[in-house]
Amino acid sequence: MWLAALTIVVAACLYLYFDTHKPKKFPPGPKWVPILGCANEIYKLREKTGYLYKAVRELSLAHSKDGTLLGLRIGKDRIVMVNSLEANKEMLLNEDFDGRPKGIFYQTRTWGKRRGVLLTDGELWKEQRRFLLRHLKEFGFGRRGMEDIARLEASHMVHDVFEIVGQNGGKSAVIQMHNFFNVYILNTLWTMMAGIRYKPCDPQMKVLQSLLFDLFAAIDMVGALFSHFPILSIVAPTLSGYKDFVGTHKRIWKFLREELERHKERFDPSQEDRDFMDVYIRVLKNKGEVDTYSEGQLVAMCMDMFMAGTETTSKSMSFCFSYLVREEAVQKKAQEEIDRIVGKDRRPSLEDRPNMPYNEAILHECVRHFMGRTFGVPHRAVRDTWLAGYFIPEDTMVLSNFTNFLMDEVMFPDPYSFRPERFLSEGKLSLPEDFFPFGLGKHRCLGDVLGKCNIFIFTTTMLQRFSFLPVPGEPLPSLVHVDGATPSAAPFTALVIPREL
Ligand code: HEM
Repeated sequence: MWLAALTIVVAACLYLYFDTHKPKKFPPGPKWVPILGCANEIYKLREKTGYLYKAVRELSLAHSKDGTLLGLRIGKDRIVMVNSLEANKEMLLNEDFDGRPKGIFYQTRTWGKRRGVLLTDGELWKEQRRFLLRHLKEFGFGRRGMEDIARLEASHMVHDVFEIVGQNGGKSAVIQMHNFFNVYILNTLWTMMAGIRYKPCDPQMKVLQSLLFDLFAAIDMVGALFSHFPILSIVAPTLSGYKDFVGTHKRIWKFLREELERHKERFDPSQEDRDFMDVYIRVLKNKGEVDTYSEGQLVAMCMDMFMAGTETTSKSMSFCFSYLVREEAVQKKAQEEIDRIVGKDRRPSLEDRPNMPYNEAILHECVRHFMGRTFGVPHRAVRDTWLAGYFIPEDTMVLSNFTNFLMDEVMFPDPYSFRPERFLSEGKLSLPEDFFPFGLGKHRCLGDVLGKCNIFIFTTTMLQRFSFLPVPGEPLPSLVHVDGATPSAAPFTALVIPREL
């Protein structure tokens, strides 16, 4: 009896002792305490600074001599923050880092199995990414049809703004801008995926928006409390966020499943496919659920496209407009170029892009402001490997710290100001070689063409028709952004005035 107790105590002590040991040559970082790792330190710094990226910066300054990498452990998860530009290029282009994290968090979001395209790896990811890209093209993705969809949405947006202005006496209106673009961006994607567009006031759109809001509120780029400490999902499901996480995912699952059922009911094999869901249903009808193809996978892909494609674009745009309201001179230059190249009798199109370097530069500056305040999608080392001279054990989560290079003072002087000119040289667009806000390598963003198309069309169409000014008597839009899984511009309003054309 005594011997058994002693053995348990010794085993526990040994476990706790080894639990604080870092692998040899692991990137520098704070000390690990048993079970927690350095969770407490990160949590406190995040509370103090208000932002995850600031907490990472403070820890990097304190622990990492050259600042290249920062090695952390939160609960069971080893996490490496990749700070420098060179190390990021090395990491993103090395197949040893082509994994996505595994574990309860990544399985629960797709109903117990790893599915989808955003947070998967291996054969499933390769095959489904290829399939998605190939077939979305049939519905315009990366082609002319994509532009038509974006232009249609932009004209709905203009119409809706005129309506608000009309209700307000016809001269101007004060409009909440920070989430104004969400609906229209969502529509461009959902049109291709499921052939559906919603009006902003549509109850289904409201459901979808609130679902996406909850989805993002429940996570951040390094996971959630229950993913680092899985035991909490059983002993403290509410406190650890597990219950809400499951609840939100059940609701989105239901929403997408219902749409899938409607598609299946009206599916006619003799008719041409109308959207991506139809294509996928055809494959399932012809072959059944084989290999990586299943209804669950289709639903997971739809969810991933929402997560990866909507917030990124609409939040980039809200950063853009928060700056445009502050910087009237930038807005005027953009409008001058639009008036000169597009005029007033037609709407901007993608063909105008090469002739509109200033507006094109605005698009890149707005993506820089968005990605420059966040981390990339997490990667995972698929085997023991090395990065920037440090040892990275298999299954370590590895995260690109985009803030470090997109907000770097040397690459982008005065980085927090909005200066499209930084992307221009002798009046032409000139992007730095090392500017990759959409990532690099095999996991590079698959929606960058759509993202850029939407931002260009939406921004130029809005600026062609309206000016966005500070609301008299109210403070300018704040430059202090809101932290989260993806960063948001702080809520702001603009005085929107139709332009005399
Ligand atoms: C301003 C807009 C956008 C930005 C800044 C952006 C940025 C990124 C970044 C940095 C990654 C991670 C790359 C990596 O893991 O190494 C990514 C991945 C991804 N993005 Fe985007 N994105 C945008 C728009 C979109 C859109 C519109 C879609 C969908 C149509 C989309 C779909 C995806 C998907 C599916 C992935 C995962 C790719 C993979 O793992 O193979 N993104 N994006």
